[in-house]
Amino acid sequence: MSRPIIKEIKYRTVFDSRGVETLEVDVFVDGGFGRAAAPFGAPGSRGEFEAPAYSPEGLDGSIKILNQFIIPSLIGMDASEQHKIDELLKQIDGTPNFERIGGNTSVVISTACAKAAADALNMPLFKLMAPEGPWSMPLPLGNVIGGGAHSMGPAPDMQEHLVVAVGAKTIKEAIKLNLMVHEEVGKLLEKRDPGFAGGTDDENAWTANLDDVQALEVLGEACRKVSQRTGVEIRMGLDLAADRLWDPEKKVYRYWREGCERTTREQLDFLCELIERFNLIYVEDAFNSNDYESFSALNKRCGDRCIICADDLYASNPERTRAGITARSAGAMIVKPNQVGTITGAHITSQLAKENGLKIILSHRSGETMDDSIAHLAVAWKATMIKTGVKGGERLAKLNELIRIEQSYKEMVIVQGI
Ligand SMILES: O=C(O)[C@@H](CO)OP(=O)(O)O
Ligand SMILES: [Mg+2]
Repeated sequence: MSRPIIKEIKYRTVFDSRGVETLEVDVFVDGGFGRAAAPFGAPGSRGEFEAPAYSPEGLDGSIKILNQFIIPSLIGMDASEQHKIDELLKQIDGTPNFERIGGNTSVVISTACAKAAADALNMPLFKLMAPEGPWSMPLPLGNVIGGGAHSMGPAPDMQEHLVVAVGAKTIKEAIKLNLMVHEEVGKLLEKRDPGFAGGTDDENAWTANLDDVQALEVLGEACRKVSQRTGVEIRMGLDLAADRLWDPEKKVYRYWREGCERTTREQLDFLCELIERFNLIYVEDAFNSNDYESFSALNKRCGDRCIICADDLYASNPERTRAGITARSAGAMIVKPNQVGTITGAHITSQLAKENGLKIILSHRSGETMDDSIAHLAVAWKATMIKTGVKGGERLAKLNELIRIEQSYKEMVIVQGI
């Protein structure tokens, strides 16, 4: 088989699910083609330590660098040599965290090259990423009730109230159960609040005039109903995206909707109470992204029964992850390729995490495209879960791709569970 040599690279800007302009790249190789588009975190939710999305001059500045330096250097390279491509992107950038070209710019190139190579070699992307296997199917962690920076108006303070069908045996069943819970929550909200008009947030989670405890009560009722009907256990989780709640001057977490403030100590106690009361299986970004110590304290108190997860704290960055491993700050981490800028970068971080006993969770961004590559990365890197919403075309694009993988590789890719 001939090598997938890069012949041509085309790019354009398209619009993501939030209607924000984003970069899409097409890579043409001998005998193959790959297309990737960049997702985007919400202002106020994007991590302080992740790679900036674009150059300091914005998307236009990134496009200039793409034309002048990146595309000419990539023509003639072998698209299957991921390390070389990603190393070249790092060299062209020349900063520690893609501050010159932007993480979104580099990640679309990195991903489109990988997809083009897989296409030319006639194999699915997950197989190119991990040729020998074993592979595994992640359980989908789905956002059902939203708040924080992803929603408007009076909504819960925490960003995401999540579910995962821990008892599901197949990916299709797991996806279906999350959809059933989503539907059930809509019905419950309609009954409970005459003012509820079916509003949803950036990730198609419901938003409603609730505080976080009320949101968990509604979600818990929906999970119970669906579990009773199907006999499958479904558990709840949270992503607080606590940077947005944190007031660095006053050193408190501000809950606007609930109308209260919590000191770091109170935040810790509050979360431990929620974990007990609602039997939560998952809590992400419970504290601000400079506070390794409080993550560690929560992990020490509740890590045996609840997955304490770092997203903005580690920002998919190997150095920050290493520091967190030393401090035992989390039992799991979120991996978002555009936070670190390349597939190789995301892989290095994932391996580091797994070698040190951390679970990894491949994740979408709140602003998404139809790109389904994170589904393949989750399978290749044996992620415990994939966090990619419940509903909406751009969310289901990843989940439906997992259904296709499950169908084609039944014996080889199985749900491992949590
Ligand atoms: O905080 C998160 O985990 C993500 C995805 O849900 O949000 P954003 O992409 O807005 O940073
Ligand atoms: Mg998060």
